[in-house]
Amino acid sequence: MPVEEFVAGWISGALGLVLGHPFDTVKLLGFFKGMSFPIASIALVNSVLFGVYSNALLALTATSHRQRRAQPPSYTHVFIAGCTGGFLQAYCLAPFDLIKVRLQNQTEPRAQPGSPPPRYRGPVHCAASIFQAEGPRGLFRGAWALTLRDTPTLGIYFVTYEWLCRKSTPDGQKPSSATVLVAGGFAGIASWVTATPLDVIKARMQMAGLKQRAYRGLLDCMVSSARQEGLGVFFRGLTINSARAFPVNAVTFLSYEHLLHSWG
Ligand SMILES: C[N+](C)(C)CCCC[C@H](N)C(=O)O
Repeated sequence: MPVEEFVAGWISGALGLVLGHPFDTVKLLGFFKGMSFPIASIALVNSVLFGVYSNALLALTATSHRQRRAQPPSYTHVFIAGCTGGFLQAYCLAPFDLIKVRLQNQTEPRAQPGSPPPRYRGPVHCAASIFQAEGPRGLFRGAWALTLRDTPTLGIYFVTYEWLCRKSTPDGQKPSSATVLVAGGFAGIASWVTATPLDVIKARMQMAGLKQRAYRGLLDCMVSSARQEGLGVFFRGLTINSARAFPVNAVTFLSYEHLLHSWG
């Protein structure tokens, strides 16, 4: 199994994340609060995404990433490979994403002398507390919603990227850096726009254990959120998600393509 794609995915995910983190944390006090934990986890998750995507395409079309510009795969194959990558990365992402959501929602002002300490002291303490209270399954709270969010939308991600690259590049040629940046940026936006409704539900389910707000399941969470807050609830965060998605994914794709190219 070719491994360059995993390594390139690892590095490019980390680079994209550095750009995106301030957007992720914009509602909070410190822009770069808790940067090292997402760097390590997103690098791993992005490596699974790009590695599985590329190897799934290899299995479907018998072409390696070197041959793919000359023999472009069909959009159906790109979509299936993207969904496969999305499905598998969701399981790797689930525990990290849960911890991220729990820590980012911990927005109480800094402890005054004498006030109770924050519930979670950091990512490791957060993971250990969830594990102790709920066992290993607790770390996968919201994983089902995350999988539903990511499987089709990462198919859309790679199809958008490929489509925009092919539209602006002569047949058989390598897309220019500017094309890769723009196509990667719009791929991120297309993916996040379609992922936002389930992103809202996912975060609610991940927070459910803490807020004494239990949902009977994904559907119950959707229905009760829509009933209480109207359909607009499914678009919460759409603007910030899209604003974040462009630079993050432009840099992710540009570094991914450059790394693979420079390794021959
Ligand atoms: C599927 N979903 C839209 C959730 C993510 C797609 C893009 C992945 C990228 N690491 C990023 O964080 O933007």
